[in-house]
Order: sequence, then C-alpha cells, then structure tokens
Amino acid sequence: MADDWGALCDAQEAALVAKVSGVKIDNKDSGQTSGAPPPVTNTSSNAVPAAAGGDAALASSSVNNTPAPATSTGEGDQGDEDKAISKEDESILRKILRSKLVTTKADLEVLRKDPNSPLFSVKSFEALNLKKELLKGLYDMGFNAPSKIQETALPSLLADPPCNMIAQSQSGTGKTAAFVLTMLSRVDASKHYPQCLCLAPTYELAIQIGHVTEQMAKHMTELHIKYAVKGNRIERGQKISEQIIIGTPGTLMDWAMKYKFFDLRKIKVFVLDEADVMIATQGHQDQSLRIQKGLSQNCQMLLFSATYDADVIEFAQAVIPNDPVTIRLRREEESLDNIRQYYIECDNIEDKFKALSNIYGTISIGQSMVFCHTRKNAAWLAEKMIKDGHVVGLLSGDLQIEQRAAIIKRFRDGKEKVLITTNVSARGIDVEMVTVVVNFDLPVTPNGKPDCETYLHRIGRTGRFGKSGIAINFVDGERSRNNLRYIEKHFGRNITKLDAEDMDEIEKIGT
Ligand SMILES: Nc1ncnc2c1ncn2[C@@H]1O[C@H](COP(=O)(O)OP(=O)(O)OP(=O)(O)O)[C@@H](O)[C@H]1O
Repeated sequence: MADDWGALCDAQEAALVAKVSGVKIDNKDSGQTSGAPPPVTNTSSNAVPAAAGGDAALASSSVNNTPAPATSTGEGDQGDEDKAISKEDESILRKILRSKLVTTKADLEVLRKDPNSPLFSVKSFEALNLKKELLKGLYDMGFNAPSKIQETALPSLLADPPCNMIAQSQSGTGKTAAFVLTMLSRVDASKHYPQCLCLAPTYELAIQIGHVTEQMAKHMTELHIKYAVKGNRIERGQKISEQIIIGTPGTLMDWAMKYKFFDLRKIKVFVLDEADVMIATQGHQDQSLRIQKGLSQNCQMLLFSATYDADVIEFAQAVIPNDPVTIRLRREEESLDNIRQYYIECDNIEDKFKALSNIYGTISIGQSMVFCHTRKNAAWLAEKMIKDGHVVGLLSGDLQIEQRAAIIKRFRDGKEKVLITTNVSARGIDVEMVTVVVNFDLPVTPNGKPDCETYLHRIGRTGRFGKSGIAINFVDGERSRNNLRYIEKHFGRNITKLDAEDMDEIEKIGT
C-alpha cells in the first residue's frame, strides 16, 4: 500500500515537473517519501499563463503583444495587483530553494523558566549521547556539528526529565533537524504504536518534515512514519502501528479523536512546527489545542516558529504549558545602510521603460530585480525588455510554487540578469548577486498608501552581506511623488534625484 502511494506521488511529481516547460527543478528531496500520499494541492490547479511560463527568458514568443497598461503605477488599477505571497507558500518555497544551513550572527536569547535544569550548549553531536544509528544518519546528511540554535536547544530537548520548549529562529537555521532528532531519540522503534506526533500547517510542509525524518532515520530500520494528511485513508477500526505520525491538524484530530486510530496519551513527543504559518490558517489553532489537550502530562511538548510576534506568543503559551524553555534567535535586521537610493521623474509608463533602458545601456549591472505593482505591468515590461534584447525572468503571483522556485533558481544561477516581478518576491528570496533594485512602481498598500515595509523588503534584496547596492525608484505623477517623499521621511534617508537623460550622471551611480 505504502509503495503504491509512493509511486503515485512520484508519478504526479514527474508530471508536474514536465508541466514546467523545459525547466529542470532540482529538488533533491523529491521522490523519497515512501509512505506519503499523492499531492493534493498546488499541483493540479491553475493553468500556466502564457506570459509567465516556467522560463520567461526563453519565451519571448509566449509573451503576447501586450498593449501598455493604461495606468502605470497601479494606483487606479488594483484589479490584477499581486498580493504578497501567502505564508504557507513562502515557507514551502524557501524549503524547495534552500540548499544549506542559514548561518546568522544574531544573538541567541534564552528565556529559562525552570531554574532546576541547568542550560548548557554542545559543540558536537557526539556530546549528546545519541543512538549510534542516529549519529550515523546525521553524518550521512552531512551534518558535522550542531547549528547555532541546535547547540542550545538540543541539550534541553534531549534532557531527562524532558522539558517543554518554544523555539523561534528564522527559516533555515536548523529547527526541523532539531525536533526530528528529538523525536528519533525518544522513540522506541521496537514498539509498534505512535509515540511522536508532529503537526505542520500544510500537506507539503508535512511531507518535507517526513523527508528529513526518513533521511535521519535511515539506519533505524524498524522505524516507520505515517502521514496524517488529506488523501491518506485508513479503514475504520484499524490501529496505526507506525511510531511517528506527521500531519496537518484537521486530519490528525479526526484520526485521534473521531476514529481513534491511535492513543494520544501514549504520545511521548508532540511537535508543533511553523506556528506562525499555522495560526494564519483558520481553525488550525483550535484543532492544535484540542489535540494537545488529549496528550498525557508526561508528553514533551515543543513549538517552533520562524517569527515571534504577539499572535504567535499567545498561541505558543496556550499550546505549550508548564513553563517551557523559550529560545529565540533574532533575525538580523534589514537595513538601508549600504544602499544608495535614487529616484527618476517620468511622465508615463513608456517613459519609465525608456529610463530603464537608459540605465541598462549606461551602467553595467550585476543582477537586478525590477518590481511592478501589477502582473499586467510586469508582463508588459518583460515583453518590452525581451524585444530590447535583454534576457529577463518574469515572476508573478499566478504561478505554482514549483514554477516560482524554478524561475528563482534560474535567476540565482545567473541565467537571467534581470528579474521582473511583483510583490510576490518582496520577501524571502535571497539572491546574493543583486546589485540594483528598481521600483518600476513604488509599493503601495491595498488602500493606496505608501508601503514602507514592502519598500524595505524590496530594496533589502540588494546591498546584502556588506556589499553596497543601488535602489532606483520611478515616480510619475503627484501621488507617487508624495509617496516617495513619505518613504524618504519614514526612513530618514535621502533619495537623490537622477535625470534619466543625463548619461554622465547615470554612469556615476554605477561606480
Ligand atoms: N547541523 C547542521 N549541519 C549542516 N546542515 C544542517 C544542520 N542542521 C540543518 N541543516 C541543513 O540546513 C537547512 C535548514 O535546516 P532546517 O530545515 O532544519 O531549518 P529550519 O529552521 O527548520 O527551517 P524552516 O523554518 O524553513 O523550517 C537544511 O538544508 C538542513 O538539511
């Protein structure tokens, strides 16, 4: 049965990859979930729009002859405005794109509530007295030493008696590996009933956690995982024999409470991952709390989150009782320190395009991202740029996750020097080589106000890692001029005027 699921999953993934015309997606994890059911979301809906195929750079013919959009700023053109990417999608996109641990200089903050258990940190996995086969699994994955959050979290996570924990650190810093290691350390694989429960907000995220668990447990031959996700059915009256269940709150609640496929009181480790994403979905908080209420007093309860704002804190404190150890690894702040900011006055959208052409014709740019307000603007601009001989990628919100990942990967790999995009790319995409960010349209909130936060995220794509970057803003009309002034005042940094016709001046900014 499990193999059928796996085969079906592989077949669907293959079909999906084929849909992304000509683009090879390098997701090293794909095809490894032996017990996983077929994907149910993100794969079959939404036909790929012609102008935004998997490979805009090679698809100049598929970018139709789009007439210039009537308004350029999107101020009166909210219809096809691209919303920022959803939290679930952002999270899975990061995972698909991630190739290694994200290291950070930020300090770790530990809020210790239980004074009886000393807190220490480890510099090696050997120091943790792990099962032999688990240590082997870690080394096979290329993990030589614990990451920053793992150094501090693991000794507490693995201590006896077990303690509850709330841990927050940005995506990619090693949280998943930390709690998977905890589950695998505590599970008794010789016993054939569920002992560890892991809640994830979506099907895809559950499968990702499963991949990591399977890899790490490679040498624990008796260990099996069950995926509690939509589409994975169990006959009534049956009992689950797998030792670890990973799934979404709704299905897990049904399995535990309605169908009684397993006994919640026998769960030794309960993990709630991506709490910040979880609370964004209606119903997940209540379902998670109901599951948690069915656990025994001795169960170790853990919560992980990439962010820690008031909503997450409230949820975390409700779902993780008994004075949990709280660990926070702050995210390094995005700053405008290394970024020189300019603006160019334009009359209309054609004028903006001319200004952009002048910039590309005058200064040599490593890689650049151009942000538009609407998909329509982005598609129109991509077509003009391609006709003008530029190799550009186009990324907008009407694409499926895998297609977005493929386009971002191409850009990261330097296959395109210019990425034309909308708010879907404002966050989360780290491309080290971006030297210029162009706000073809300034970011505005849904009610038309200047959006300073998005501005920071957009131009924060450049000037990273101590390098200096350039941000160029196009303004056309009174409203966008006012918005620019607002942004300038908000950040207290000068945005210098640039004359798009004055090549000497443009040349100077590139030096
Ligand atoms: N100790 C380690 N040594 C080397 N690589 C590691 C280590 N721990 C984790 N990694 C790798 O780093 C990447 C990020 O780790 P992980 O997925 O655990 O981070 P995360 O904080 O859970 O991210 P997210 O919030 O997106 O779930 C993965 O590719 C993982 O394989």
